[in-house]
Amino acid sequence: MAARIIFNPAAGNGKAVKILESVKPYLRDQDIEIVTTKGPGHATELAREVANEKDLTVISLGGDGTHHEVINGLMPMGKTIFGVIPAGTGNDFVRVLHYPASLEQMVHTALYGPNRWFDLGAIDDQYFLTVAGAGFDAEVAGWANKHKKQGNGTWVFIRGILYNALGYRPQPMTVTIDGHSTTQNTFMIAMGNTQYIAGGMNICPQADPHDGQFEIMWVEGIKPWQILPLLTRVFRGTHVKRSVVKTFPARELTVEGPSGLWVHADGELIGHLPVHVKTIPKAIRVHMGI
Ligand SMILES: Nc1ncnc2c1ncn2[C@@H]1O[C@H](COP(=O)(O)OP(=O)(O)OP(=O)(O)O)[C@@H](O)[C@H]1O
Repeated sequence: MAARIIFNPAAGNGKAVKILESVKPYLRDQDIEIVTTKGPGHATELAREVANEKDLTVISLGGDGTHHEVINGLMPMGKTIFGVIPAGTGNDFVRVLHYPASLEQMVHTALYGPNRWFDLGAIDDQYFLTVAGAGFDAEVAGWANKHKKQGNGTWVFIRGILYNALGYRPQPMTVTIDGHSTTQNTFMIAMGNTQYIAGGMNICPQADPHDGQFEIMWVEGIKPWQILPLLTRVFRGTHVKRSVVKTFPARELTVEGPSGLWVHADGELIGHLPVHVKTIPKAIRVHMGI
């Protein structure tokens, strides 16, 4: 077998089903197996079944939540090569892969493009590809996951931001790096392995999945009326120039705060504060465009 495609029929609010049908003609006469997830968590099992097959390509056909589940089945072996066919709501991981726009060429690149080692983030035994965070972004991630059936793309996240902005109260958080702790009232904190979140928001503009560290983006406890002006800058990544935003690199950190606060990774709610977060340099090979 040259590749296993792990297909989530629920991704993208039904879009994934149509994308698979469009992709099938490009897979003819190739030694490629397509397996379908049956529910949350199944993509991890389907990935784990083949995680020891050296140089096998494993494609996640779904959204960032599916990619998250697949890499959690492939790690920590690092033997397979990962690729994606984006079919989700946010599709933030694929933005850093430089895939061609045409579906046929994208599929070819996902299967046979040059591969490059990517860092991953890890929170306890959970790995993530893109961004993890706590505070307002985790609130919006939870809201968006419940409301994705009501819309696709960035719009569902913008609605989530608007809906949650008025009622959200900043919380004290403490970040500890190399034994040094800093506490501030916090709107949100994001730990970026890659740049994008919520369907194209450039939340961690300096994040680079090949440099062995995160870009941390920490926003102090802003007022509700300050949220929208900041949000309008996030698409271009210029929010980091505002005085309420701190950014800095880190390989490993602990984030503490009120224990009821959710933490998300790749847009999936994975637990509550406190968390210990670290980079796993060169964790997985990924097929990329040029
Ligand atoms: N067969 C299935 N039926 C229902 N849900 C499933 C099935 N297989 C996987 N899932 C769940 O579907 C959820 C949504 O998938 P995914 O996150 O890939 O798509 P999305 O939310 O539309 O996109 P994105 O994460 O890019 O915004 C995941 O949490 C996953 O656990």
